[in-house]
Amino acid sequence: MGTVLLSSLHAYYTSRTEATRDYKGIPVLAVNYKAYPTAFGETGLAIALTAEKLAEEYDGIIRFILAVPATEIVRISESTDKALVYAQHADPVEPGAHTGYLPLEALKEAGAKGTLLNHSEHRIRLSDIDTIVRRATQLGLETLVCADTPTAAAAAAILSPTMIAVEPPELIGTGVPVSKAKPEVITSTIQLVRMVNPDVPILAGAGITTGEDAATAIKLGANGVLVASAVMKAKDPEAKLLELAEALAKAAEKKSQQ
Ligand SMILES: O=C[C@H](O)COP(=O)(O)O
Repeated sequence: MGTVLLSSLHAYYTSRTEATRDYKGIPVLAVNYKAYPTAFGETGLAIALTAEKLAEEYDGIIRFILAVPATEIVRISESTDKALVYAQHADPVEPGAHTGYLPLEALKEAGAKGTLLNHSEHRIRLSDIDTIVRRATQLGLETLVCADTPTAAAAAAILSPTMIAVEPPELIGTGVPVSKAKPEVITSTIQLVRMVNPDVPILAGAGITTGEDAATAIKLGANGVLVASAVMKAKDPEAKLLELAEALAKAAEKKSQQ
């Protein structure tokens, strides 16, 4: 790719992402609540309070993101600050006659700081991702776009979201970690995404269960992890969050010394 094209792409990314937070160098621990029974009401809030406590302890070391059900955004965002509350999905519509849809403005008003998009369990069209990412950036909301393959991740990265997550669908919820079972998915994603977007943080997800799984993702070059069942189905979610946070922090520190 020519230098001129690369520098114009870089300027384009900078203009599209300037409204969002700087994630450079700080590993991300993103927890997708999905619609697990623990995601709602008091149990969902208790997990968020634990994450908030850890986010304060690990301020500047780990960034915590909680992608919570739309029904929980108000409750959880009122009780958190350092742990950022995301929606799990947004629709490409403005407030108006759209029954059952989730406009970005409504998510922002409810207290969300960003939204997950295109999760394997809630896929949307590339053109809709483009619209939502652009509008979210204008509204000062972050976007974490999921992709099922390295090439899909690169396609999404061109749209300049705040972050990308790659997750092979066949490993989601299995407890078999992508970082060990399919490390090439992470390394190829990094390679392809970096060809089109030099800065976007890349998370790895699917089956990440232990601190070691998360640390391996960082070793492979990921900027963080996207987890769900390991936390939401844990007997002790606090212990699990702590295990993941400690491992990510150690792995990132080791990496920075190399
Ligand atoms: O959004 C999270 C992913 O789908 C990973 O789910 P999992 O950690 O249960 O495998």
